[in-house]
Amino acid sequence: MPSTSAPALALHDVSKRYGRRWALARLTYALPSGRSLLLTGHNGSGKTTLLRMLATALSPTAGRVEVLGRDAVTDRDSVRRDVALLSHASFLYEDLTAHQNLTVLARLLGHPSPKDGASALLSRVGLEKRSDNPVRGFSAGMRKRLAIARLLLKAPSIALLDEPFGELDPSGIRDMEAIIAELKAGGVTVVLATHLVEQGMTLCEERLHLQDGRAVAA
Ligand SMILES: Nc1ncnc2c1ncn2[C@@H]1O[C@H](COP(=O)(O)OP(=O)(O)OP(=O)(O)O)[C@@H](O)[C@H]1O
Repeated sequence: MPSTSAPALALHDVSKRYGRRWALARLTYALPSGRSLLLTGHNGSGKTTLLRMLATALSPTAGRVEVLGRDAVTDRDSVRRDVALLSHASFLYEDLTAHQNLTVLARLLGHPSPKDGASALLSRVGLEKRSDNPVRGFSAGMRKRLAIARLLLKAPSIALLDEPFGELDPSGIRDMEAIIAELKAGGVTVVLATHLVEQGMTLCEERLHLQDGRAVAA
C-alpha cells in the first residue's frame, strides 16, 4: 500500500553513472504529496535519467529512490503499477491501429469495456479520425498524442512526462496542457521535464533545476 504521509517522491543521495560519465550526482530531493514538479535543465543535465529511475526503468548506481514511500528498486513491481512514463520511446505496436493499440492495453489492465474506453481516449487526444490507421504511418505528433492516451488509460498515481510538448502543433500543446491540468485536478502527481519553462511553471508548484546531474538554483 502506498504510504499517504510519505512524500510523493524522494531522492536520497542518488547518483547514476553510465560508463565513466556521471549523469546524476548525489541528488537529494523530496516532492511533498499533492504537489507537482517541473524538472528543468540543459540538454544532457540528467532529466530523462531521473524520470527513467522514477519509472523503475533504471536503477541508481548509488543512493535510494522512493516513490510514494516505497523503494523503486526493492519494491519495483509495486511502484511500477503506480507510475506511467511518457517518453521519447512510445511503446507502440507499429502494425496495429491506434484503436487496437489502446484496446490491447485496456484488456491487459482489465478495463471493463476496452473498445469503448479506447474510442473515448482517442477522441480526447484528437485522433478519432485516424483511429483505424496503423501506427506505422503516424507522424511524430500523432505518436505523442497516442502515447498520452496510453498513459491516461493506465490511470497512474504519478505521471512522468518527458518533454510532453515536443512534436506537438499549437492545438496539440493546448490539449496537452489541458490534459496535464486534468491529471492534477484528479489527484495525480505530475513530474514534467520540459524546456518550455513558462508553460511548465504555470502547471507545476515545485521546480528542480539540474545542471550536470546536480540540483542547482534555477
Ligand atoms: N544510455 C546511455 N549511455 C551513456 N550515457 C548516457 C545514456 N543515457 C544518457 N547518458 C548521458 O547521461 C547524461 C544525462 O542524459 P539525460 O538524457 O538524462 O539528459 P536530459 O537532461 O534528459 O537531456 P535532454 O534535455 O537532451 O533530453 C548525458 O551526459 C548523456 O550523454
